[in-house]
Amino acid sequence: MTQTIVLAFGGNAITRSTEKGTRDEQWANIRKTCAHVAELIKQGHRVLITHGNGPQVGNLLLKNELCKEVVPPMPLDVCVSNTQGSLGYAISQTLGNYLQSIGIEIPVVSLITQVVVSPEDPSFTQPSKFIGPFFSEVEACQIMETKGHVFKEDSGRGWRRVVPSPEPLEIVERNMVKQLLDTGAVVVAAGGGGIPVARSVGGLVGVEAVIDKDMAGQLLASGVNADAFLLLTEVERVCINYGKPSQQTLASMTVSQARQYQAAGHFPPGSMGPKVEAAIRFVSSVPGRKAYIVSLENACKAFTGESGTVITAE
Ligand SMILES: Nc1ncnc2c1ncn2[C@@H]1O[C@H](COP(=O)(O)OP(=O)(O)O)[C@@H](O)[C@H]1O
Ligand SMILES: NC(=O)OP(=O)(O)O
Repeated sequence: MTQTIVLAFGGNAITRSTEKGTRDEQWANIRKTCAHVAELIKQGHRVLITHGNGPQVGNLLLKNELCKEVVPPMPLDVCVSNTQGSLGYAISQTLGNYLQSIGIEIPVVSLITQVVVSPEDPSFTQPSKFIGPFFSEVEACQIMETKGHVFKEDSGRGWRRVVPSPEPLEIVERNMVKQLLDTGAVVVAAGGGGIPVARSVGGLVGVEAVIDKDMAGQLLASGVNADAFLLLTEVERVCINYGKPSQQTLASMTVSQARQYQAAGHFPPGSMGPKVEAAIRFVSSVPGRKAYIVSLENACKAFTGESGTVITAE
C-alpha cells in the first residue's frame, strides 16, 4: 500500500561530530541515504524530506564573524535560508542523480520554506538549539567571555553554541508542499527547520533563531497527513541512561512510556528531546500513525524492527 513518508535528516547526520563539514563529507553522508530513500520510492511510497542545519548554520555564522570587517555579516534568518538552499541543492542533486542512475525518473524539488514563530516564544530568553562545531569546556568559556555567546554541553560530545529555537506554528508554503507531492515529485521542504518568520502589520518578517527541524518536520508530516515519520540521526536507537554504563537501547516506546522517560530526564533539550516530542505529537493526533528514530544507514530496517526505535500511540 502506498504510504506518505516524511524523512527528517539530522544536521549532525549530514556533518558528523567527528568531521569538519567539508563539501565532500556532507555530500558523501547525503549520498549514503540515497539507496534507502530510493528503496522507499521503489516500493511506491510518496516521500517528503526535511533536514537539519545545526552544524552548517553555526559554521556559516563563524565565517560571517571571521570576515565581518570586509563583508557585511548576515542575520541568522538569512543564514538559515542560505543553509536551506545549499543543503536542499545537495539533496536534490545527489538524490536526483542516484534515482536516475537506477532508472527512476522522478524529480527531486527543494522548496524555500518559511515557518511562522511567535516573537514572544520563551526560547528567545532560553536558547537551546545547538549550532556549529564542538569545543572543549575551556574554549567555550573563553568564547562566552569574549563574545558573549551562550554555550552548553551537548550529550557528552563537547560544548556548542546555543541559539533560540522557537516552536514552529505554521508552514507558510504548506499548500505548495502538498501540490508538489501530488505531482509525484520527491519534495524537500522546511530545511533547517524552515526560515523563522513572524507575522507583522507589514507582512512576514525574518526572526533570528533556528527552528528545530524535528518539530517543523512534525508539522509538515501532520500537514500532509503522513502515515510514517522517520527521524534519521547518528545513533541507531533511542536509549535510556544515554552515555552511562547503565545505558539501554529501546526498540519501541508507546507515548505513555516516552512521556515517563521524558519526565525522568532521559531526552535532553536540543538533541533527543525534540525528536521524542515530535514523534509523540505525530503519533498522538491520528490513530495508526508510526514514528521511527533511527540512524541514517538503517532507515529502511526501521520498518522491519531490525533497527531504530518505533514510537506508537499505544
Ligand atoms: N537518550 C538518548 N538516546 C540516544 N541518543 C541521545 C540520547 N540523548 C542524547 N542523545 C544524543 O542526541 C543525538 C541526536 O541529536 P542531534 O545530534 O541533535 O540530532 P540531529 O541528527 O538531528 O542533528 C544522538 O546522536 C546522541 O548523541
Ligand atoms: N535545525 C535543526 O534542527 O538542525 P539539526 O538537525 O542540525 O539539529
